[in-house]
Amino acid sequence: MAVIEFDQTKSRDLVLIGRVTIDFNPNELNRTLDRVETFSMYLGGSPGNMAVGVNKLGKNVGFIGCVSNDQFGTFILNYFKERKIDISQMVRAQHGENLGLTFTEISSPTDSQILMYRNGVADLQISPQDVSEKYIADSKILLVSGTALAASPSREACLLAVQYAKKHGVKVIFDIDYREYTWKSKEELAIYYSLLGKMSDIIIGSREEFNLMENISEDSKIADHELADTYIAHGNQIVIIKHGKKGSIAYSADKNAYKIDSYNIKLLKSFGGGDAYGSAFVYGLLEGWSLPEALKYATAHAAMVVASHSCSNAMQTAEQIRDFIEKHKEEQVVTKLDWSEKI
Ligand SMILES: Nc1ncnc2c1ncn2[C@@H]1O[C@H](COP(=O)(O)OP(=O)(O)OP(=O)(O)O)[C@@H](O)[C@H]1O
Ligand SMILES: O=C(O)C[C@@H](O)[C@H](O)C(=O)CO
Repeated sequence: MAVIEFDQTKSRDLVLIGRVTIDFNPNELNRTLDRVETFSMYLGGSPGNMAVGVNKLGKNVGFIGCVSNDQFGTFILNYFKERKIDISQMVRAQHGENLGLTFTEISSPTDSQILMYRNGVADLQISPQDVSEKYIADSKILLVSGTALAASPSREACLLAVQYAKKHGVKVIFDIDYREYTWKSKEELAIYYSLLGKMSDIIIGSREEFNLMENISEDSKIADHELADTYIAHGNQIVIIKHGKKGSIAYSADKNAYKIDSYNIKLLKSFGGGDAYGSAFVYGLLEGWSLPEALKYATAHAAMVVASHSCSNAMQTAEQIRDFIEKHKEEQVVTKLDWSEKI
């Protein structure tokens, strides 16, 4: 049974608002960044990666965002254009703001880190004037990246996009997507995260991100299912709480809870899994699948991308994910939990 019903009269499957940036991933592995000699350049930024992921899965995707008015911005626009991701709602920064750059470090077979250059970034310049009511109204899903709430005018652009979505029956996914470099204070962040979390239909985030949203400490006794209860009471239909290697839990408003484990693969880098997970999950929802089926695709896609060198270029087709699941069919990755069970 489909978990979420979409308005099938809407022509676009997904519109995302947030950052598209560039990742420079090291070609020399298992060493710290100071010892790397060469990097490969890829499109990056969590919502940018997800746009690529959902497009690769055959869905109709548009992006609302701001890129630099230079060759890096051109790289992004061309990358999207070549894949038919709609760039009609993308603008160029007017005052010399830079594209966000991320240098990544793959320091060992189990550890990787990201180093972000985000001073004066173009993506936070997207403004309410750049958000078209008609464009949002024509989409089945609006996905908002939490990092886009970090500063004005991007913050107001997101809030306006969500208002339009709610007015026109567009489902809102809030990907908390915390990136520490961008925020001024934890108090400010909690205000905007919780505001969005009360307006969305689906929330996806790590337990650390939920703690930030609730402004509670890491050793808080509040259990995952209590967080899910809170956000379901505010109208969310699905709440997904990720626990890194321990897996994740998905709670639905009809009081079902599922534990999602990871597939066994040889990890290459630890970032990008969340974007692949999100892309395949959105695909499953759009296909009208049950929650466990969508979650199985999500975790398989995540495994495939964390085993690859890039995030965006490594996004997979539905057939490739199906083959992966078939090859790993002895691994049971989605199990039903009691509502208050812990992982
Ligand atoms: N070592 C691993 N092996 C297999 N799958 C993994 C591994 N690490 C992560 N994943 C998959 O990637 C998913 C997302 O990872 P994680 O919880 O790190 O998300 P995230 O922090 O949002 O990632 P991102 O770096 O994309 O923002 C996990 O739920 C899991 O399915
Ligand atoms: O999300 C970012 O801005 C950095 C990414 O580009 C990087 O690929 C990553 O962390 C994926 O989520």
